[in-house]
Amino acid sequence: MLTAFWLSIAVVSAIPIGKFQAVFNGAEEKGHDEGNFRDLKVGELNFLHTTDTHGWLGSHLTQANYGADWGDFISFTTKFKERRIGSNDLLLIDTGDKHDGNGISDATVPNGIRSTEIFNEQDYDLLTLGNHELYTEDNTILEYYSTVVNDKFKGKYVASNVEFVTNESEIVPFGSKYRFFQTSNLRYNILAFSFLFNFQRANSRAIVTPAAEELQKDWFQEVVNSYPEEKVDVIIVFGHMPITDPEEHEINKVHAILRTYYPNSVIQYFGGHSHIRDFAIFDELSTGLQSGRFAETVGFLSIDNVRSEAPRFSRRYIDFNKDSFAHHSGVNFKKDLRTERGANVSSKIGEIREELNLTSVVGYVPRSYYMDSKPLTSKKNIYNLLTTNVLPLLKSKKTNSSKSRFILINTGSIRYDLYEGEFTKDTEYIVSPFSNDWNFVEIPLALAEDVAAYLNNGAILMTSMGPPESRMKAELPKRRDSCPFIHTPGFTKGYTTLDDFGCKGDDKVHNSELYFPVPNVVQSVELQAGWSESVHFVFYSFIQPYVINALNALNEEKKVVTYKFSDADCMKYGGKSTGELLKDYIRSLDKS
Ligand SMILES: Nc1ccn([C@@H]2O[C@H](COP(=O)(O)O)[C@@H](O)[C@H]2O)c(=O)n1
Ligand SMILES: [Zn+2]
Ligand SMILES: [Zn+2]
Repeated sequence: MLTAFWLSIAVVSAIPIGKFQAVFNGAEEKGHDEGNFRDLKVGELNFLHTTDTHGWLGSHLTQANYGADWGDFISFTTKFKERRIGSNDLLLIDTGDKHDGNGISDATVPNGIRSTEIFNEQDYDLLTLGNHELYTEDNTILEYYSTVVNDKFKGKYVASNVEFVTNESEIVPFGSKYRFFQTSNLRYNILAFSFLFNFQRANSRAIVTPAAEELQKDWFQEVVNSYPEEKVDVIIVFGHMPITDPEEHEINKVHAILRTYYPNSVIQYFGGHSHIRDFAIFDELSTGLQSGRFAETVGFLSIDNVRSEAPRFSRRYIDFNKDSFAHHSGVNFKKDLRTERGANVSSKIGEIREELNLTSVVGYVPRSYYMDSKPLTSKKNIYNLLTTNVLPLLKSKKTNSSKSRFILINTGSIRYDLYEGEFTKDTEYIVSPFSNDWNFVEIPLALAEDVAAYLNNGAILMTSMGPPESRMKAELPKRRDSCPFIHTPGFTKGYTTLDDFGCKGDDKVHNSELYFPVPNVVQSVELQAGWSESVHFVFYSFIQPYVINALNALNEEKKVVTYKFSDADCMKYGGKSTGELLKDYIRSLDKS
């Protein structure tokens, strides 16, 4: 029954730019630019959106472009509402992923205990979870008890396709299944849903149902019956799901289903997970916004003519800094941005940094290392640094064999560039936050030497191994090449985003960055003189399923061994995490 229904749904894929030009013509071009700012076009219904903050609540201390903290963000939203929104409406939305990426979240036990307090100071109208709230039981339990059932967010925490398993093993929704409400000024009737992408690595305290399957359930039919098209002005679908999804098309499947019940409603999407700035046109009445990562961006979206047949959409990606915040909120001076509540949150962040010792200096990074703005072969590429100088420092806690060794990591385990300057306790979490265990398998060299190439083969879908942006593999180089490459003396480097409205979405014109594709995995190889036929193949436990698959696939082709590889062949290797090894390496530079 389900399958038959499924086959009948036409999957709407990403709309080519220009398809709806008649409707959207000029949507981004109007509006006055001041300096190299591009202004926001405030409309009747306005949104500010964050996503994938990953603990970055204390600003980017080494990057002025993203130099505002969570307190400044709170001041901004307050002032923006007061000075720019007037009798229109503003909704504040977050789409999850709040752990793994910064000391403020990751240096505490349990992870996120202090960052959650700070994050929840923002007055979100709609919020939800990402996959990083579901990797560990601790994260899931914290999210549920600190945020989902928090009175402050009553009804506002929405998770349409995720369930929580209580201490008593009861299965309950991870928040509201949906939210129906009226905006405070223009009284728009809003029906909101939230979907997490089909994440199947959740711990035992959570269950994720694929969005399209969830929409076949009775509760959704009941919602449709209670809130038919005539009773709804705008449907909001916000969730931890990319708005451009060239591989799975999950959001397009959701859109196709919703359109069968709501053919004439405005449907506005807010997405996340792939860490990019993005804006997509779904049809004449529907667009999607995605607001980057790591508190580098506040996404802005407005809809005018909301109740007409030709609503007008406008979007901007606001750099997360006080200049941008002051400019767009319309205060005269940067100092006028501060509110008492925002300032209190900023000082609380300062106290947490102190308590967690995040600014204590471990060493000095002599020059910057980049994930994708330098090629892999460059000495300025971080993966090159890791495979050449850092991973070889790994010492096993379980074996002291002198066998040849391969150490393979997924590139997605590295989360940020490493900047020249002080290497602090925070830097370790920023670059490599995961405490993934090292495992190993003893295998013939003839298999080991082909695993990386197999895992990096473009024909194989390995979407969860590379950095989040690289999930857009085919799209990204096109996107970055399609907008003019800006190189103006005096401008700082930053985003030049191409989206379905064009190249002018960023609130500030920046000098463009180069982009070089990143493979799924990289490795260091140590072949001993007089090497024997069998080697130690070391990898993160997180990627064990992919390594086993690769070994079996390669062996099928090469017929090197007569058995199938399984988890039972993998053993604990032990040793320090990549972040700790990097710290040791940087420390050793001071001594040399
Ligand atoms: N233990 C882990 C967990 C995750 N990763 C990497 O992070 C990616 C997911 O990050 P998002 O912010 O996009 O949700 C995942 O695909 C892995 O690349 C990891 O390396 N180790
Ligand atoms: Zn994320
Ligand atoms: Zn995610």
